[in-house]
Amino acid sequence: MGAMNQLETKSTISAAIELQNLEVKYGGRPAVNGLSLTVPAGAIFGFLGPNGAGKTTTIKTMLGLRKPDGGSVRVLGYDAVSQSLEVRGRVGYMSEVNSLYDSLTIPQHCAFCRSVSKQWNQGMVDRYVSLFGLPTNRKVGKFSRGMKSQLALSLVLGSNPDLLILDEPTAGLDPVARHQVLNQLVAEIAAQGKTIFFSSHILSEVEAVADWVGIIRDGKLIVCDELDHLKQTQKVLKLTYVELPPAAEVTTLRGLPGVMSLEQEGRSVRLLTHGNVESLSQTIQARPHALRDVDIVDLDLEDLFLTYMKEESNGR
Ligand SMILES: Nc1ncnc2c1ncn2[C@@H]1O[C@H](COP(=O)(O)OP(=O)(O)OP(=O)(O)O)[C@@H](O)[C@H]1O
Repeated sequence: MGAMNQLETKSTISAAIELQNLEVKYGGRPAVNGLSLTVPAGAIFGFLGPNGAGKTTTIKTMLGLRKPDGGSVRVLGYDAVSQSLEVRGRVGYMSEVNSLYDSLTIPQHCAFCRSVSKQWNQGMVDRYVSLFGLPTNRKVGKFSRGMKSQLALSLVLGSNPDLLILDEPTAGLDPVARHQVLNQLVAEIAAQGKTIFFSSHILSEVEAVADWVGIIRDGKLIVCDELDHLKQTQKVLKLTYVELPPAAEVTTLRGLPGVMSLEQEGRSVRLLTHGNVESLSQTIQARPHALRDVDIVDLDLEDLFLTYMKEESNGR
């Protein structure tokens, strides 16, 4: 794709990925079940969900590797089913199971990739190979798992993709390598205004680099939002009453607008709130039951994730 076309793509496409009512089944069992999701162009999007939630299946469908049983998938403006070649030509993909050749060295891998890539950037690969300190004269079969991940990532960057899709890119990497992979790579790609869509179970690293998050469970979307907005609008309000609050009061609290869930332990009540927590707190303090303590607690992404999982298990 020429530079002109790249500019056109960027100026006309506001969503890098758009899933509408996506359904994917394995032998009649839904793995993705009516998933609608929009990933804005230029986002660093963390795709989260417990084991078996449908993340890898969703990613495979985006890449045209699996056909949807219902709904639609558009990637960089192209239909992932009927225009899968266009999609694959513009998307860099790396999974935890990377496809490298044990008998080849790094320069031999580069020669192969260069021959099949439309917009190969050797300088980018060299920079990352050197950043990771990978040996260029050894066969890849002698590399550790982490070194293989680092090479796979360097090669994906060399293909100069408009969208980078990474399925658990830091699985198997030590903390230093994880930091290098995510921080360096995200800074690099984000500075170019490209989009990164990555799945991970390491929520602290997602929190450190992502600006958007989507959480799925049982193939369905639970939440999709800008991370800052999510953290601003979802907080915990901890109340400590002077005396045990009557059951009717607890029921009233549970029903107040902005209260998503409530847990009680004796005189302590913990509310997960949505929206303006300050005004909710004032409403509660104006009620007739005396409070000893009122605390507003920020949630980190791990807290939010665990809370969403709990809410869903309770059949909210
Ligand atoms: N090839 C397959 N054949 C049959 N069922 C499958 C296949 N691949 C995945 N599944 C099922 O589809 C569901 C979603 O799996 P998927 O691998 O997409 O989840 P995931 O969110 O990526 O999980 P993890 O975090 O464990 O990697 C699971 O119930 C899984 O058992």
